[in-house]
Parts: sequence; C-alpha cells; structure tokens
Amino acid sequence: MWKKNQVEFEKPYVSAIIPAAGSASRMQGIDKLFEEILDIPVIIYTLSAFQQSDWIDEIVLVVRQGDIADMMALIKEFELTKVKSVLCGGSSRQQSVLAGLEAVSAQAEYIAVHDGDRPLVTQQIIADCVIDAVRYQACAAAVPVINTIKIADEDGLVECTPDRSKLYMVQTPQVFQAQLYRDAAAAAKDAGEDYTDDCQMIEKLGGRIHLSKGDYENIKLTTPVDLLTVQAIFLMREEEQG
Ligand SMILES: Nc1ccn([C@@H]2O[C@H](COP(=O)(O)OP(=O)(O)OP(=O)(O)O)[C@@H](O)[C@H]2O)c(=O)n1
Ligand SMILES: C[C@](O)(CO)[C@H](O)COP(=O)(O)O
Repeated sequence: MWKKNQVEFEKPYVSAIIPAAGSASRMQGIDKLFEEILDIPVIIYTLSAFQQSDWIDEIVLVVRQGDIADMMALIKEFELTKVKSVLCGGSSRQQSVLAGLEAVSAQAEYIAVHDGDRPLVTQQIIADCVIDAVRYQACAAAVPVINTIKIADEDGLVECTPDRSKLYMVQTPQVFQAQLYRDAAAAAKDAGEDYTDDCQMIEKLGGRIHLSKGDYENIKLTTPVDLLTVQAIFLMREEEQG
C-alpha cells in the first residue's frame, strides 16, 4: 500500500512514454539528446529518472529511426531494465507519443508522458504527478508564469494581457488514467488534431486537468541557452551531493 496525505491506495501499474524523436531544429545543430553533461548523455538522465522511480513500471522510448541502434546501446550500457520498447517516432511530438502508446502494456493503469529533453525531472515530481493522476485522472506538472504574457495580433499589436495569476507554464510529466488517455488519443487521431501537449487531447473531450507542482529547474532543452542552464544546474546538484 502507498500513502499520501493519509490516503492509502494500491500503487497502480504505470507506463512511461518518453518522446525523444524530435529534430532539435531550435538547437542550432546541437544533437541535444546525445549531448553529454558530466560524461552522460542528456537522454540517459531522463530515462534514469524513470528507471529509478518506484512509481514507474515500464518505459516506452520513442526515437528517430537513425538513433535506434545508439539508443539500444546506451540502454544496455546504463542497465535501463524498465525500457520495454524502443520504437520510431512520427513527424510531430503527438504522433511520436501515439506511436509509443501502441507499445504500452495492456496492464498499464496510468500512462505518464515525459519529454526526453527534460533531463532534470525529479523523483518528487514523478511521484506527485502519478499520485495526482490517481486522484484526478489527468494531471500535468506546471509552474506559475513569472513574466507578463500578452496576446498580440500578426502585426505585433497587443490585443490583451491575461491575468497572470491564472497563467501556468505546463511541463511534463503529464499523467493520465490509461483508458481515458487511450480514448482521447483515438478521438484526436480521428479528428486529425495535433496538439502541442497531451493534456489538450483530454481537454478537447471536456476532461479537466489537475496542475501538479512542477519546478522551474524542470527545463525543456529547446535552445542552446537551455543547455548552458541545464549544465549549470547539474553541476550545482553534483556539488550539493558532494
Ligand atoms: N516529432 C517529434 C517531435 C518532438 N519529439 C520529442 O518531444 C519532446 C519535446 O519536443 P521539443 O522540445 O520540441 O524537441 P524537438 O522537436 O526536437 O525540437 P524542435 O521543435 O526545436 O525541433 C522532445 O524530447 C522531442 O524529442 C518527438 O518525440 N517527436
Ligand atoms: C509538452 C510540452 O513540453 C509542455 O510544455 C511542450 O508543449 C512541448 O512543446 P514542443 O514545441 O514540442 O517542445
């Protein structure tokens, strides 16, 4: 039995889909998932976080066709025994995730989706997101927006400034009750919808998403400056651990 806030429940079977099949086009030539930090490739940090988590039972990794052999070699080298499938992604993040969904075990009760290029995810965030998914059926890690956000037209003229107190930067993991996710994914596929995150497939069906506590350090490696930030955080954590 597992307990949070004095609520006991059976730990569910959780499958993690790790989309890592993107082209890193905003990284100006850096192959971000294989970029090494302290001699370890970025993708290994991400996979290791899920390998280490008691809340995760299996991992489905989705990669570029040309990366399959290298990824398989890394999985063996780093003994990532929870990785049950390594398969090819699609032309969008959603298509890659849905390709991974095909390989998720039928016994999976919850499905966690986490970007392969978010290597700083913590055990606490993974645990909190799974527990919140059990409670709310759908959740995503998020942090409050810290800049003022404006909506502008195609000429760059501001149309409005949303109330910042209601704005969040959504991260991953995004975790869902498995059948809910499967139904939403099928509906999105049928409708030809392609969303930038997984939650929107559930929102489209009227489902509510709970925002779980993320972390400003749970950075998505998108542009070269993100790599410098992630490297600095890893070095800081290394020093803290002594
Ligand atoms: N067709 C795609 C596109 C993205 N991803 C993955 O989804 C995560 C988030 O995507 P993003 O940060 O946008 O990575 P890229 O798509 O590689 O970057 P860009 O958009 O700059 O090309 C990454 O781990 C990426 O590898 C994927 O599996 N398949
Ligand atoms: C899923 C995501 O990380 C949530 O913030 C984000 O939407 C991915 O966007 P990207 O353009 O595929 O990096």
